[in-house]
Amino acid sequence: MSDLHHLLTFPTRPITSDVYKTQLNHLLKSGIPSTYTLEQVAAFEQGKEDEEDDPEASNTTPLHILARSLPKDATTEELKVVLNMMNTLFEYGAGWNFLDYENKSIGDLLLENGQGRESDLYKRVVEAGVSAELLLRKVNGGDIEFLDGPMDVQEDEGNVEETPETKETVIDSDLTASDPKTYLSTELEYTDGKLITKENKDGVMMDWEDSIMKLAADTLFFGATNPKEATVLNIGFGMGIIDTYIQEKNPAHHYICEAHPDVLAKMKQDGWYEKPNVTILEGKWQDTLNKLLDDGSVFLDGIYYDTLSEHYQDMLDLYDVIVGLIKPEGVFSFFNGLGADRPICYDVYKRIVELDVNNYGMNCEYTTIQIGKQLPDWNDVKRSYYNCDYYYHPRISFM
Ligand SMILES: C[S@@+](CC[C@H](N)C(=O)[O-])C[C@H]1O[C@@H](n2cnc3c(N)ncnc32)[C@H](O)[C@@H]1O
Repeated sequence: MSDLHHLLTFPTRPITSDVYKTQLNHLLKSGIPSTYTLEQVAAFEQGKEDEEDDPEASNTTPLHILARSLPKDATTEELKVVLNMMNTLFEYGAGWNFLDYENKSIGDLLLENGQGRESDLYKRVVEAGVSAELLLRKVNGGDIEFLDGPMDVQEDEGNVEETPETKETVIDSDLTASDPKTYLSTELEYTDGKLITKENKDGVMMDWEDSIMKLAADTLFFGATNPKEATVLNIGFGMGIIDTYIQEKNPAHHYICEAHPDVLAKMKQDGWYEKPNVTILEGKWQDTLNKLLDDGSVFLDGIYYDTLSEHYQDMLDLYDVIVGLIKPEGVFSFFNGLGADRPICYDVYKRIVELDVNNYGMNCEYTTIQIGKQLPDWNDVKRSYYNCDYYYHPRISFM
């Protein structure tokens, strides 16, 4: 076991600055970058750091060891020391979202060890994640670089980047939902309480989201003095859950933007084209909303966004359109599955959305709702797209 590994397992109590921070600094200054995985640290100490990476090695980092070994009964004073140790590791460039040999992130381990989402240690990892994501965007000249899957290892840079998708996060490259073009030409199937791709059984929409859609429909009318005089837009029809809730409010005008031919056919079959207050915008929002914007006559009280196989970069593009379409008192909301594969990523993206909409003079307020009991067992779909038992519902409006 390396000296660093030993130190991070908290062999002596109480944890004091003298014992830990000083020694940690000393060890790191002697030349072991904390971005090294533990296997690499061990190799370094044995003078083998130039040898080829072991393909079997996990990405267990010193921060994982620290989070995994954290005593559940740590006192406030001890936690302050641990926070300092984390600061030191981050200063030396530690990554926030590596997955260890048990497929766990630092955030997962902290939560397991009693450090809740409001704890200083967990919040420190969130802060590191937000900084890393924003820095990465800067480095990429403003573009967000997405890899093929969440937590994929970017081996040449020794870093890991999360790929938040707006809905189904792609982990298997063969998921139909991973690519908008493929998705839009894939046959869909409405089954009991689900909309899935026919061949691959990728989940497009599921009725466990019903209560989220009800809440979202209410949110869209938040700024309107009279719902019956309001004009709202929903992007992505899916199973029409939110649109059904919107119709219950009988708004003056209800736009629905939908791109998939099978979904449009279902909308026709179910009479959505005949509803007097509904206008269907057929096609991708990237095409149809710009026309609406150019038209210059539509101003919206509420906009909801819930598509599939799009990335956070698409949401950034959408913000540009939204500010042109929404009334000053209007509200924007979206299905918030950004990074919902894992609590730590979900929290990082919660914050990133806040920062991004601030740039447009908008504010994002979240309501946290518990959804654990609603979550399905995911047996009939290829992969779960939501793994947190709570949901951050966003309400975005001008400040
Ligand atoms: C998850 S479903 C929406 C579910 C909906 N919120 C509900 O309550 O049932 C996503 C929908 O967005 C549609 N979609 C995907 N990409 C789109 C795009 N670029 N523009 C418009 N619609 C899109 C999909 O075809 C699908 O019907």
